[in-house]
Amino acid sequence: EAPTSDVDPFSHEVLEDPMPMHEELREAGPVVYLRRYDIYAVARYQEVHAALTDWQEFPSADGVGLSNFRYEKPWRPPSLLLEADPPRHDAPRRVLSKILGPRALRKLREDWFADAEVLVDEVLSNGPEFDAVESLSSVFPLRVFPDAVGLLPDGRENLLPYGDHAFNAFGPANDLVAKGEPRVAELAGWVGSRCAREALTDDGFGAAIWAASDRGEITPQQAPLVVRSLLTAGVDTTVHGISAVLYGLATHPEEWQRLRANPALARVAFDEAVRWESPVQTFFRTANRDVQLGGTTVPDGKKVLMFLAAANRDPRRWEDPDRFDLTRDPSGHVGFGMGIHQCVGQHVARLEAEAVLHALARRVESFEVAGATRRHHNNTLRAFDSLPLRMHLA
Ligand code: HEM
Ligand SMILES: CC(C)Cc1ccc(C(=O)O)cc1
Repeated sequence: EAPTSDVDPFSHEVLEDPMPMHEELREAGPVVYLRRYDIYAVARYQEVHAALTDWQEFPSADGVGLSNFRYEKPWRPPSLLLEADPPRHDAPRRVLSKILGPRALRKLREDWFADAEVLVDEVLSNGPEFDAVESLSSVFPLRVFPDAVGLLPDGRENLLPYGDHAFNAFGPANDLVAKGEPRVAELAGWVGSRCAREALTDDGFGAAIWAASDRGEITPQQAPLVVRSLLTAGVDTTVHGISAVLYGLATHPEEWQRLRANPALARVAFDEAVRWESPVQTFFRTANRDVQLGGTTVPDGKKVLMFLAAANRDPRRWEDPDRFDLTRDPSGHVGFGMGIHQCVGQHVARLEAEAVLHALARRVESFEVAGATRRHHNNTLRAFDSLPLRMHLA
């Protein structure tokens, strides 16, 4: 029988510092029954990888949160990618893969690198000390991504709170979800209205999705929901991903020197940060029959909670896992997921981080944390509310 734990992965104590719980779950066994939620947890790399890649036994259509769509009404119409399995998942995925693929982003690279230079110059002109969340990681994505999608200028301040609630909603109906409830209708209404063809410019990711529906690759009914996927998944994740890589570099000055000497390391630095911090900490699958996992039978209909962050620091898979190390090869990390649902926006995220790091590498000789950091609690995301940094200019 699987070992049992009474831990609450979504408590404020755990969200403040999840590492001790990760260690406890990894050591308890390959699969641990969490009594509080009647779910099965996997925290070792091997079992997380297995659950992620075995979409037939562990599908997504019953929801990738605690809520089981077999029995509960989703808070919003299910995503055609995230909350769909093959064959329904296939066409929307194919459409987004092309639009967000590395080749498609080549024309954005020059613009985003220039935008990052402008922002970094602005920030550094205000002095060597600033809050990286307020001045950089929550600013750059919102400067470049809504324009890349083709959003009109008004209302963009709704994107972060909408995403924050969507990521809280993958967890239990706790105080974090309750905090977002009052604005859900307004935020979801605004996001929904931005997915309409007439609300999008004719040259962004949104227009490309609608053009795919003109070609019959997806239907016109599906097009707005595919746009919604970008608005839900594409903002908060990159904000917290950029915070994560700045935190890793600020606390490992020798790695910053390595990056300055070879700016091409910016991409490795971002993937190592996604492994080390795991901005997306957890989400679920649902067993669609009595399924064997790590020597345990997960009964049909039960939720499996995958601890990506714990897998990304599993000593069974990584040497010196707690060290942020740019000489390591971080490929194979599960911070972007794995398998057929692996993050389709990962190249967008990498390009945003690369642009910011390149702009900093040219101007900043060294930097460090300049005061108390403050975590932002979310049922799914690992994030900062405040990350004060002190820069020493080149
Ligand atoms: C640091 C930034 C990011 C992280 C850590 C991240 C993480 C993830 C993870 C773990 C998954 C897998 C979900 C699953 O298996 O159920 C995923 C899927 C997805 N991501 Fe990302 N993501 C990031 C940025 C983005 C961006 C910028 C976009 C859009 C431009 C995006 C769009 C998506 C979409 C649409 C899916 C669903 C793919 C599918 O189900 O086929 N993500 N992401
Ligand atoms: C880590 C994932 C749960 C992030 C995510 C959120 C939302 C969507 C969507 O399609 O709405 C896709 C991916």
